[in-house]
Amino acid sequence: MTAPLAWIVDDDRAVRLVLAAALREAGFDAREFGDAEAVFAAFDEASPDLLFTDVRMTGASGLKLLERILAQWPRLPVIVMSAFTDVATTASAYRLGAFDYLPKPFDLDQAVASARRALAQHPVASTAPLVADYAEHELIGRSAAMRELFRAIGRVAASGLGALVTGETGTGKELVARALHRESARAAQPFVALNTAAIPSELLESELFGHEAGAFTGATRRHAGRFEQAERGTLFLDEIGDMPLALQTRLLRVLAAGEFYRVGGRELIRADVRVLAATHQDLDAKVARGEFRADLLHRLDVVRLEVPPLRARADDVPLLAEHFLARAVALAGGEPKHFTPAALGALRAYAWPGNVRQLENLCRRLAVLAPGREVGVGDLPPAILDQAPATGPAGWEAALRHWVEARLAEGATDLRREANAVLERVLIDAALAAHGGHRQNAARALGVGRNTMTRKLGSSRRRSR
Ligand SMILES: Nc1ncnc2c1ncn2[C@@H]1O[C@H](COP(=O)(O)OP(=O)(O)OP(=O)(O)O)[C@@H](O)[C@H]1O
Repeated sequence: MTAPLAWIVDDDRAVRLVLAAALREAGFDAREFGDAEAVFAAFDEASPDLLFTDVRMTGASGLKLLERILAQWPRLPVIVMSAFTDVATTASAYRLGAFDYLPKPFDLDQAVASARRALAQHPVASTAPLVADYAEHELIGRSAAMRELFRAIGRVAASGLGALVTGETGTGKELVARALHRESARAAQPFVALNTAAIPSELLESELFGHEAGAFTGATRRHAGRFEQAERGTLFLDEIGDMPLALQTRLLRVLAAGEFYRVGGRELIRADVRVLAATHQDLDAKVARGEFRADLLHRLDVVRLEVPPLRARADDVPLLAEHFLARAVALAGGEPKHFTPAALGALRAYAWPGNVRQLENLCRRLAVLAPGREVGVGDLPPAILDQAPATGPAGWEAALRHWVEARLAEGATDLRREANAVLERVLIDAALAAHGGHRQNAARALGVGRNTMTRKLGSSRRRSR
């Protein structure tokens, strides 16, 4: 068996030497790099099983390196080393997806132990640039928002309680429901999904509860409904907000009593089914308008899991994009393709109104249509480029985030004051320009008093001088 290969990136030669020696002694192969660019060059011909990197190097900072590396090799365990153990750097490192964080000076045993743990958790060829080794229906994500969701799924799944999964269209609500099922005691039993909106309302009742032969015209045979099919398993009702009121009443009764009749049937059937529901609509508003039963909402809504829109987890975009592209290319049987870093940047900055489904569809198209092995900015549809990066709240947020990350990587402190000053200056300048320099009107547009405006104007002028 070949020894696992660790790469070490640090501009401090002494650190590289002692760490490499300790790793070799522990049975690793080690290769040393003085800067981030050398690492990228080397990635073209080889790939490690894990990577140690410093975060304050000359050239590309370690955090930038981490971001770039994980965009391309999302499964590579990266151990970040830093003499600056401020919370912001540590948090950024973990948020970007670092496996571990070692404050310098570190104990060599500690570093070796961390390397061993990394290998134990990533036993496969972790640096394959994202092959389709995710199980079908696996929820992919490493952003803070998704990790929070994974934790919630873990807690809720075991409880066996019903849950309402909310989120915009295409965010992955069905995958969340599947994960809840997979992690529950019912995992060996069926997972049955029904999209309430996709079935004509007159057929919905029999679809859910089944029917007896002769129950209605065309019902020639007995039919088991989704409740029966899901017996001892999980029934996922998608787009629950579109369920007609009469059926809501019936569903509520079934949930309360745990039993039901097939349409046209006399036999009472027990339902041992965990019901999960999903909606992209505001059910509380529907209740207020009398379109959804409050008591049904309460019953479904024992636990609520909110799936964040893709624009709120831009960190997941490169990972998902590479995953979908690799999968689509594999299905089409072509040569592997990758996004260039600039293309990934543009995808990150886009607002994705259709969320993950839209990204997945785009990757399917690119797998077939993009001519080269590298999918660049020029291959992306104009709508995506138009939005990157400065327009729309998402573009603005993305730009702000980049700025914050860059300042954090530079070791900034007191960032909030710095950001607030910039925000205020931009607001005031733009409002004054839009109102021809008229302070009172500009103040009204911003929703601040005129005195506040004058004061802010003074301080922002002073600061920008
Ligand atoms: N985190 C994720 N990782 C991998 N694939 C995902 C993820 N989220 C969504 N997808 C994929 O995106 C597509 C849409 O997901 P899904 O059907 O679960 O969304 P939804 O929120 O239920 O959509 P709708 O509201 O339209 O029913 C699916 O093909 C799904 O596999």
